Amino acid sequence: MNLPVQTHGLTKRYGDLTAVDALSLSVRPGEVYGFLGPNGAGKTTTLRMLLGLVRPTAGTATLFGRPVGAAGHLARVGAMIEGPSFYPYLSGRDNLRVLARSAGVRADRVPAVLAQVDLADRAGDRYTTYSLGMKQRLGVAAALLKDPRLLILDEPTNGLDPAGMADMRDLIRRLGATGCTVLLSSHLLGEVQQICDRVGVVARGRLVAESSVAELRGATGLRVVAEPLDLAADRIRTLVGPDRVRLVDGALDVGIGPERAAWLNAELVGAGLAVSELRGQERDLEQVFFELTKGGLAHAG
Ligand SMILES: Nc1ncnc2c1ncn2[C@@H]1O[C@H](COP(=O)(O)OP(=O)(O)OP(=O)(O)O)[C@@H](O)[C@H]1O
Repeated sequence: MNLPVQTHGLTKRYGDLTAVDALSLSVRPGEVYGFLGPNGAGKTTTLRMLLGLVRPTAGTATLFGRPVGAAGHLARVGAMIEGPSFYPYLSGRDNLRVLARSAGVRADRVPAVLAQVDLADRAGDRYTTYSLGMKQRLGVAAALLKDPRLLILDEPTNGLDPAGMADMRDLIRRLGATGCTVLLSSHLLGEVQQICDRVGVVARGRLVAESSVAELRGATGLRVVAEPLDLAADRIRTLVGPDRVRLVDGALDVGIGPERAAWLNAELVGAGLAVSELRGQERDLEQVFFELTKGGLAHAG
């Protein structure tokens, strides 16, 4: 199958600095893929290599099976990288008309993409009067002119206020729901967590994880609160082994899978203990990313 994006050993060196280090990632059809990493991790360089704007030092990249640089490799690929540039004194609509003409796109795409990004009402206003969020959405509109099957967005929520971020998230979700594959980069864990199907985590140019958000988080055990707690701890140690029980903040962390929750509950109740809480524990995603990237991820606003 020709995946929307596939890279093998993609590498970019600038002198002694390896900005992107043997990156192998794959983006599947129809998914919203979050490319997540701290500032300077190599996200923009990677996206620029996918678009043929930066030449890789080593490795390969294909979009829908076409090697970067081959004829038609950007057919039906839309991109917004490092802030869109528009004519400040033209309206949003006229800016898009100029771009449509130079890209050989039919003029009737302009009202269609303006509606898609919720800018139809303000389309006649000059670009300079737009809020940052509107400017970013106009950038997405420009990327949509080609009616892309793959949309590549570099930090689409960067610099936006919370309302602007929410609008951008809605827009990306809507685009994802239409079947368009979206690859977006972000240094904001919260953003990626809310809108992406899968994430690739990059740190110092290397892909350190690639999976669904749920898989990354994983389930690590059960949290149990019961009265009396010390008797519950003794009972559980006997049942599952002493190494698997830890007392944390007035609760017991038990290192067994959530599928054994009902069994454990029955055992504790059968032993005359009052169980007030028993639930599966998920790892804290912040912690997961901190460990993967050794710090440096920012919080969502
Ligand atoms: N043209 C260049 N020449 C030299 N070094 C570069 C060049 N472009 C990028 N770099 C370096 O490569 C590394 C990765 O940069 P890149 O912009 O890809 O990271 P990023 O993850 O997109 O971060 P940010 O979110 O800050 O843009 C950085 O150390 C950067 O300084």
